[in-house]
Amino acid sequence: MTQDTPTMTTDLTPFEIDVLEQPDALRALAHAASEVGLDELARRPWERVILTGMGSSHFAGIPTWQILAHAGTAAWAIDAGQLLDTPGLITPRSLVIATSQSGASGEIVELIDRLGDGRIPKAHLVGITSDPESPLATAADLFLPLHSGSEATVSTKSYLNSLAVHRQIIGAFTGEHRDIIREGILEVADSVERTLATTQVATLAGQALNFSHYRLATVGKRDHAATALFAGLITKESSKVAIEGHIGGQFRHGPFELAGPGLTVFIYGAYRSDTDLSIAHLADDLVATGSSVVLIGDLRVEGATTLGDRQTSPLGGLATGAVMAELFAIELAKANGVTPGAFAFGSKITTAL
Ligand SMILES: N[C@@H]1[C@@H](O)[C@H](O)[C@@H](COP(=O)(O)O)O[C@@H]1O
Repeated sequence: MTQDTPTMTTDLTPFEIDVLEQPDALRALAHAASEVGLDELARRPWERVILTGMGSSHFAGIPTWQILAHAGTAAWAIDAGQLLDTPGLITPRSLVIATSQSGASGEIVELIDRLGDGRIPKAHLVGITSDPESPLATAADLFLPLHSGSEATVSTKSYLNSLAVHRQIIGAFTGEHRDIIREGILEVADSVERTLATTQVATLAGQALNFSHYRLATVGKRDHAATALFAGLITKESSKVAIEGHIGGQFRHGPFELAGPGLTVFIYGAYRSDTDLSIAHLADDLVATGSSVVLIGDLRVEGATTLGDRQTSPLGGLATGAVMAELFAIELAKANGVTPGAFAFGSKITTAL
């Protein structure tokens, strides 16, 4: 850890400590031995590639799906619950890439059981998980370890490391050199550390809840859809504040009716370099209603708040955006009078179907 990292004190909750450990978790992954077999797997002519998981682990696969689909691969991103409901999607020549921090979420275990006993055709299974003893790691034809270490509650280190493992998968499919990917992950670790050291969002979080009828939403397009959905999920879990995540245009199809004073919209992946102006137009239109708009990136829109920097790499934008979401979640929890990241009803591993 460098001098920039805030000092850990006993006042921090386990969730906050996990948030601060993310740069080192990324470095541990970058320095770990490369998984033999991934490059060879990526070269095989799969009939279908299916990315699955639950919650934030599933969202981490969204950018991979977009890149594979863009490259002409028949690829799906479908959560494991829906995959169990549509087993016909899996064919014997499919590659199923399942991401699960615990490797033991109920839907993942059920999927493994059905693949194992023939209720679902025996496809090739890649398991991305932090626990080498988990059902997913032991059932997978190829186990890709997260190297994210223990995690107390809500996903933090495991989400960022899942994004980084997916970056390695993308690199295998696109034929990039592993050293370049490793360097990229190390650079992202540094930029996550800078983000943690320099970002202050307590005032913004307090303002967002300072209405008798507050509403919160997140929006992200393309790969930043992953961040918008991640932010929506972990904010609910960590702060008990109702917030919904939306993918791009989804926000205009109904949720816009919540616009006006008291609505705060966090827009992830808001970059000046983006030739698609839909995010800028959405921010403009929301500001005009009296809503509060927080842009995560370097895009500036009159009347909105911009937090962040230009995107140095796709993984960098995803990782720093996710860290911003975690910092908002912590401050929203404090403003809401709850312990950041403490589960009220759920638990770290959801096993019930
Ligand atoms: N509350 C957790 C979520 O935070 C997590 O994203 C999801 C997936 O967990 P895993 O990655 O272990 O499969 O499970 C639970 O529902």
